[in-house]
Amino acid sequence: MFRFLTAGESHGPCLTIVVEGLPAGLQVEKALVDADLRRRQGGYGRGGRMKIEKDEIRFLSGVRHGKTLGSPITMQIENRDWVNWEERMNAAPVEAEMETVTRVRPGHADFTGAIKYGQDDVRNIIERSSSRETASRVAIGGLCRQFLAQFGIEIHSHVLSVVNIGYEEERALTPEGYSPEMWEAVEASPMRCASPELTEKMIARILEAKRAGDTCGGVFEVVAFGVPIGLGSYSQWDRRLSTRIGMALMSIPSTKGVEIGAGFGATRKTGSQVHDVLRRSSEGAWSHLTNNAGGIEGGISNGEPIVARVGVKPIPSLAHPLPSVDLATGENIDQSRYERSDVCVVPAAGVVGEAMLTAVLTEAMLEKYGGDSMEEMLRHYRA
Ligand SMILES: Cc1cc2nc3c(=O)[nH]c(=O)nc-3n(C[C@H](O)[C@H](O)[C@H](O)COP(=O)(O)O)c2cc1C
Ligand SMILES: C=C(O[C@@H]1CC(C(=O)O)=C[C@@H](OP(=O)(O)O)[C@H]1O)C(=O)O
Repeated sequence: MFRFLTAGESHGPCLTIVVEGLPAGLQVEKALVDADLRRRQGGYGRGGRMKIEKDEIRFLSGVRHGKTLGSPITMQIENRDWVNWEERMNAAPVEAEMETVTRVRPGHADFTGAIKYGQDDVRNIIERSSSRETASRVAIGGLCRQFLAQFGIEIHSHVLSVVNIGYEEERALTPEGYSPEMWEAVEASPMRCASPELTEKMIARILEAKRAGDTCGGVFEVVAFGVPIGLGSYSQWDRRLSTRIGMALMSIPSTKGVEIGAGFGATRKTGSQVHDVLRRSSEGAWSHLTNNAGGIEGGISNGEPIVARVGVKPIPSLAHPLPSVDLATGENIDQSRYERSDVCVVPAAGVVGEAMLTAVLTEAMLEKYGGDSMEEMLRHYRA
């Protein structure tokens, strides 16, 4: 069984990640995981914290001489900001009086978390609800990406829109809609958007929001190529690949919607315009003329690229804060608290989306082909 857990507060000493179930003998490079962590830290619109952090993993268990052992893998990511929070975030009681946070930010977990956990100091909520945690997910994704590469599976993401700036034409979901050059352009764009014109416009829109003390959301797309036919199942609701991808992507903080393939767009068309015609080549290879299903039919991968789009709401911490309530006094107030913040994280959320998709596909591949060592699993896969 493949599973993982993450732990750590945003301003605690470190993030800790435990991954279990990857087969023994998988070659894993720390540098490749670190490269993904760097990609998550980037993107135009990120705030001051990203200038402090230089995320990299340290393996604490489960890997020896560059290969997995089949035992639980533990990774650690240092929080460089910890030195500035050592007293405020100490596990031991401290003498000094600490500032308490009581003016909750609309849209964050401040209000719901404080009520649920019965906390007077919202700091106790902010620390774990912070998307600092998504660095851990990307570290997991960095391992899973190396596992999936053994089976020729590749995962990418790109930004489709920020607020009202985005592609006007519907993009083709078939493999022809994507190319190595397109992904190179995405990686070179500070918005992780293949179009230089849109990149420029998105940056201008974020700058405009920032100047107004406001924030931006948007939509990213995540795509997996090379996924074999037959992952997932319709046999139970929770075995559907679409269910599992939907849950994984919805778990990214700020996500408000997930579409698979043509998604809601398909509802505005009729069946003859939507369903993907199946073809078989003389060599016996299966293909579909279109990919409106986003690579999944009946909860099972159909061999086409898996395509999902994710809607990310605007960041809740506003430099010009919205009205709110002070939990200490119960008074309605004109402005909630402002906490140092990102202005737009759609590109970073895309990298987190890649990680979540790699985790789901890793679990589904292990389920179908199984194996305690890579050698055994590759044997099953080739057979
Ligand atoms: C990579 C990333 C960075 C984020 N940075 C911030 C931030 O700096 N300030 C903020 O208020 N929210 C930030 N968020 C969003 C909050 O974490 C998120 O809105 C919060 O967890 C509540 O979202 P939910 O209602 O979707 O769970 C970020 C989200 C992501 C994915
Ligand atoms: C630390 C990260 O994102 C953080 C996510 C976040 C939030 O509220 O979600 C708030 C900010 O934290 P801080 O107040 O320390 O600057 C972001 O920087 C990260 O992505 O690594």
